[in-house]
Amino acid sequence: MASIPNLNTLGGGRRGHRLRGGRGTTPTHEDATADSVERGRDQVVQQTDHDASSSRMSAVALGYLDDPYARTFFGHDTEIPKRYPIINRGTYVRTKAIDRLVKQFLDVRPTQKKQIVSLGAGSDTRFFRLVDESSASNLHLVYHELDFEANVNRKRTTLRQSAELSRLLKSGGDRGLTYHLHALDLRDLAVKSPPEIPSLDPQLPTLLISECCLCYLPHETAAAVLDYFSMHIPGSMALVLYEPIRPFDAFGKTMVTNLASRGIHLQTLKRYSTLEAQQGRLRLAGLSDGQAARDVLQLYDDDDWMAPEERERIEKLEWLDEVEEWQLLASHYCVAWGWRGEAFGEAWASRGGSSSIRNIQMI
Ligand SMILES: C[S@@+](CC[C@H](N)C(=O)[O-])C[C@H]1O[C@@H](n2cnc3c(N)ncnc32)[C@H](O)[C@@H]1O
Repeated sequence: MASIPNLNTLGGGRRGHRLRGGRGTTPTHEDATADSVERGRDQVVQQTDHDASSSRMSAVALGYLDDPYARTFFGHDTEIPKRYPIINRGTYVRTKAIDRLVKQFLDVRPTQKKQIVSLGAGSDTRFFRLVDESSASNLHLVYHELDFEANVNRKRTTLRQSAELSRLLKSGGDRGLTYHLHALDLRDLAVKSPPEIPSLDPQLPTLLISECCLCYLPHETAAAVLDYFSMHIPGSMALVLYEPIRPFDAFGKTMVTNLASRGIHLQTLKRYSTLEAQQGRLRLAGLSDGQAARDVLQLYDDDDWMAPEERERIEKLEWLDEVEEWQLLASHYCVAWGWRGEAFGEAWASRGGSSSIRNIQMI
């Protein structure tokens, strides 16, 4: 990892790369070096999926989450990792909070066909859990997952090799839940003539999910990716994101240094460093009807998000003596969501949606 230079000093990024190739000039030695540095950097980002998948596996194995598909994507032959209790609890809160926002969207106007686009989906299992959960409902859903080719290929292989997942995909498809897995570098959406995403239906109310993904892009690129969807989907659209915040205090600085030592640079972290900045970003992205944000600690401590009996169950799973560390860690990650369109207003305004904007602005 030490050989990977500071990514923030590289400049240009993907746009520069595309220009180098696009002008028809002979690539220079510097171009080749820059390309190989960029590839190394991308690999580090791609491998963060293994971290996410390991954390999910740990939380599932210990009973925090009920996810029958985590093991399949993690790998049956790989030893189950054991994360620290505070990490398991964080994984639990993050997953449940996003699940709840997704469910509220799907439950509103239940007969309306809807679309979800998961940016940097990695080994995420949400679609497969939704197929299970929706067996009794008449949900119509188009679900897209986007990630780098390397990660998509791995997921495709797992899907092909798992009879259970193949069956699930088929039964979901028969009931109107269609799944599309796209190999796509999101930065390619941030150029002048971006590609079309096959089967993306611009007429459907669309929920974008970025669970620790857009933070890996330069902030202009992350904003341009959101612009891409905003321009392609004229009607109801929303984004739910999960990512770190507060990089400037002592804990935040340590978090940034630790990640940097692994070659990981969260490029939007300083720009969207607070809950308010996250909400402002959502507003600027055209999600003008409502924005809200909560850090993980707020979500965990709020009875409206976490039923007291569920909190009690979680606290019995593992002894957590580092309460202060939990509070620090949990206050450095947030879930933020913003929307335009009535479907999302109905889904989110009454429970933790626009009403929480007022709460948040008082913090
Ligand atoms: C930390 S992982 C999270 C995976 C998944 N969302 C989850 O929460 O389990 C980040 C994911 O974003 C993907 N990603 C980051 N930058 C991307 C880009 N430019 N294009 C496509 N995928 C990207 C990575 O490959 C990786 O799978």
